[in-house]
Amino acid sequence: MLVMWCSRTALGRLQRIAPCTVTGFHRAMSTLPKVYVTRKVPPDGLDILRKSGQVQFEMWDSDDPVPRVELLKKVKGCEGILCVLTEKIDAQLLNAAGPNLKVVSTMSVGFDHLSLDELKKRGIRVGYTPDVLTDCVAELTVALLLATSRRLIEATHEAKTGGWGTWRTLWLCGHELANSTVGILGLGRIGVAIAERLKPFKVKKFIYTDVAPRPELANMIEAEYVSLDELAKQSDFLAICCALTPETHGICNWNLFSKMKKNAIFINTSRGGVVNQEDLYEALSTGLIAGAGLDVTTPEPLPTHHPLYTLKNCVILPHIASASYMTRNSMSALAANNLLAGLRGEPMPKELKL
Ligand SMILES: O=C(O)[C@H](O)CO
Repeated sequence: MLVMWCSRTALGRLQRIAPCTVTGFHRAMSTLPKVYVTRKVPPDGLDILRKSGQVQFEMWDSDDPVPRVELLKKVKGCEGILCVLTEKIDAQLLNAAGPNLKVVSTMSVGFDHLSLDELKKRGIRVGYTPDVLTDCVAELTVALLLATSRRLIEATHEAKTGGWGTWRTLWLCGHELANSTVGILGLGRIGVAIAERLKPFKVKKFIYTDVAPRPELANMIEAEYVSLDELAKQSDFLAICCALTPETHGICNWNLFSKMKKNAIFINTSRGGVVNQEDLYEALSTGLIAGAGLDVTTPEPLPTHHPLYTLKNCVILPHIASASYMTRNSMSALAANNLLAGLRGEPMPKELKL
């Protein structure tokens, strides 16, 4: 049994869209844990919450983020929050929610929007959505790598705008994967999945760096552990796959770019915060490296006047690595199941160890 109240931004006011009329509703409802869902989540997750009969939930029924002021009001007294990566779950929000809050479930594999210390201090459990998006993110990373290295966006633009003259010997030449060295910064499930997809392109060697060697994963793709310096020096293609943490914040900076090869292609599908964008702009505009493909930036959305957009050798996507219908539905289902399990006091399918 549940009730859903949805907030519609366009109307600017709350609307009750699905009142439950089951007998005994009010009595039963009062005992169900209150949950706030911060965004219109894909149908699979929504169905799970609806059919569970375990929670009364209210959802911000919009594709745009709930305004912070509204969010702070809405979480008051909640036992659970299902959020996405645009919501900062910090001390202010946790204080606003109050002592009933038991579970935060984020529909994302990344958790840099969550203040883990604050959550831990309050004994709040955290669910997240690894694994279900690995294939989709790896696929997009490969697509972005090829689009960047083979200059596909530039090429279609030339074709459409009359730049396509006669066949020319070096026009729109790029860099190929065959016989290349591919570096991975932060080897996890996604890094392995990217390497597995790139291998058939006849990559010569995979190298990686991380806080420590990860032999069990590295063996799957025969990748060699190297220092960050060596990763920069040896990689023809460098894929950034690490989580954004205080240690990785701005790790891709001038120091790194200046050690990279002139033909190197830099690809980031992790978080914008790992990159110093001013340094990347310098590296790209001065030909220090050959190109960059970014699915993530700081901020998001990246303002349309940002200098990176002026560079032909920079391909920018609007954070779509996990954007397939199947994956987004799986993410929402996992987020819903994490939330419900956490509220029952059971192990979550995917719980972040704090
Ligand atoms: O953290 C995540 O889940 C991705 O960045 C979006 O799917």
